[in-house]
Amino acid sequence: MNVLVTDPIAEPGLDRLREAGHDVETAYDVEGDDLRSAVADAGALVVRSGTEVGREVFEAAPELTIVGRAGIGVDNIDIDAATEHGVIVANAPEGNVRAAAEHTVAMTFAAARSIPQAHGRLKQGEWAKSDYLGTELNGATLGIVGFGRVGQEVAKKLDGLGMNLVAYDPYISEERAGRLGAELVELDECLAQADVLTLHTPLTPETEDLISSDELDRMDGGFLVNCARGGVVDEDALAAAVEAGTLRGAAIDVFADEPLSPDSPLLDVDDVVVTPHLGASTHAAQENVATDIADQVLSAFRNEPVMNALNAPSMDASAFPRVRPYLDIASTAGKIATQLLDGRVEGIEIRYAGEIAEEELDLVTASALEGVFEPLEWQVNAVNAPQIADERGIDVTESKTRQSEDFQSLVTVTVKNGDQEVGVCGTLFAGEDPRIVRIDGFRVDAIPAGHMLVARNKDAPGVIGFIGTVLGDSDINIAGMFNARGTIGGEALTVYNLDHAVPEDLRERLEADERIIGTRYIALNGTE
Ligand SMILES: NC(=O)c1ccc[n+]([C@@H]2O[C@H](COP(=O)([O-])OP(=O)(O)OC[C@H]3O[C@@H](n4cnc5c(N)ncnc54)[C@H](O)[C@@H]3O)[C@@H](O)[C@H]2O)c1
Ligand SMILES: O=C(O)[C@H](O)COP(=O)(O)O
Repeated sequence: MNVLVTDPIAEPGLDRLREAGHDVETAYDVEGDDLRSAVADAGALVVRSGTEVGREVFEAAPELTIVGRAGIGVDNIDIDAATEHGVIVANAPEGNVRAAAEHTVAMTFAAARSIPQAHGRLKQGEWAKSDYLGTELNGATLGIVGFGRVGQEVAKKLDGLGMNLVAYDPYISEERAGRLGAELVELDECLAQADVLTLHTPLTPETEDLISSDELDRMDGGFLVNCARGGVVDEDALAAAVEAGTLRGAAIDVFADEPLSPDSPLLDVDDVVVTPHLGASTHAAQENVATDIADQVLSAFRNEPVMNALNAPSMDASAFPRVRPYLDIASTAGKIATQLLDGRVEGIEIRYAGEIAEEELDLVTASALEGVFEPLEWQVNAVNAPQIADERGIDVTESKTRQSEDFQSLVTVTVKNGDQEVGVCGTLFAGEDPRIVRIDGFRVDAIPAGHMLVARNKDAPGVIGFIGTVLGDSDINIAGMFNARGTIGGEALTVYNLDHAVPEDLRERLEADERIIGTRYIALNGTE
């Protein structure tokens, strides 16, 4: 597969991809048409924050399976567009947390002790000792906005330096904050108490301009540190607040537009310390995120769960071997069910029974949906299948029960509309042989692979012989067959595993016989 890398990634990550046999192309600073043409044959795109991955990129990338973000923030990636195009977006949320927290601590000191300003003047030969009287962090209050991985790591480090901690994060519990010695407060309270306010939220519509002039006014002469995302702070308001002395200073690593324009008002204010988005720039962090994302790209290429996928179901790697065979079973059951339903699919029910019900099954459900939608020729995969169901108003329900009549584990996919309902059940025999064991209420035993013909017929002498003769006349060999019937002389259902595809005219010939109620040809995995 081709992997396109458009921001600098540490070599060990690239090596891991190459060693797995993939072609890695690096093309830094590409955008617009250049990016679209570079990505045209890429199976994976690996980026940091420097590449804008918008909808037009997905439209230009028919082979793309995954966009891997070697780092945390994914605000540069249009995740909705990725999902619509069936592309996984994954990040590496752990590997640079310590680096980001350390940089935050460094920036806090830089602002509180005016280190860059004093350094600059001394380098120019000026001994400006009496101009700098710093703020001691010991005993001061740190306000943390966004108490996730980085926020918590910063809390640990600055708690160790004797700061009092308050935190604002509407999505975490008081107990979690308390365990790290922080008091969870509302934003207003956090602003009022903070001698140093440090930001650690993602950039989302909710956090954009979260800190603007009103909020800065409430800070009462403290410092603001932003090593999260630029758009969280209104930069004009920040520059004005520091200029006016409402804030004593600020230390900023991230900007609404990067690279920062030389015209930014932040550069004109002496008490604003800036670094060019260096939070994650340590050797250790870069190696961590590069190898983490390479592993996830490899998982995506192998069709395995992608650990930090943001728009696709994932699962614990240790559980995957137990669940893996059911992905195919669910997809096949879905494919068969949808082709036996007359009219449009309005509802889908996926039922898990027996041991399988104890597993994490989002991935299997997505696979069942993919199977249902595939014959309808929608551009579908397990990434976008749940969204497609939602957009088309198809009601999806999932249920689990530990009870399973005759099988260790059973997956049933039922598709329905106002007129009809068709359920198909699959299982694993001896833990490894997939089987379809029920179709539309008939007990069967069919191998779910290759060319299948499902015939509904009257239970009458000679029907099976007739179907065999018609297939034989067209040189279509029957590899396996299972006939199931309800009552004697009632309706029967026969499943054939065949060596070749069944042409339309052959089905017409079969259906012309009054004993045949209907036939469906279904091509499953392994057909040529
Ligand atoms: N400067 C750098 O190089 C650098 C390095 C690493 C991370 N980052 C950035 O730091 C930020 C935090 O990363 P993380 O790994 O801690 O993320 P995280 O997801 O672990 O934590 C983010 C926290 O923000 C909280 N949050 C969300 N919306 C909020 C709101 N409206 N108000 C308050 N809190 C809110 C969430 O509940 C969560 O606890 C991200 O923006 C990331 O991109 C920057
Ligand atoms: O979100 C992140 O991981 C950091 O902001 C680092 O971004 P970078 O990889 O572009 O340095």
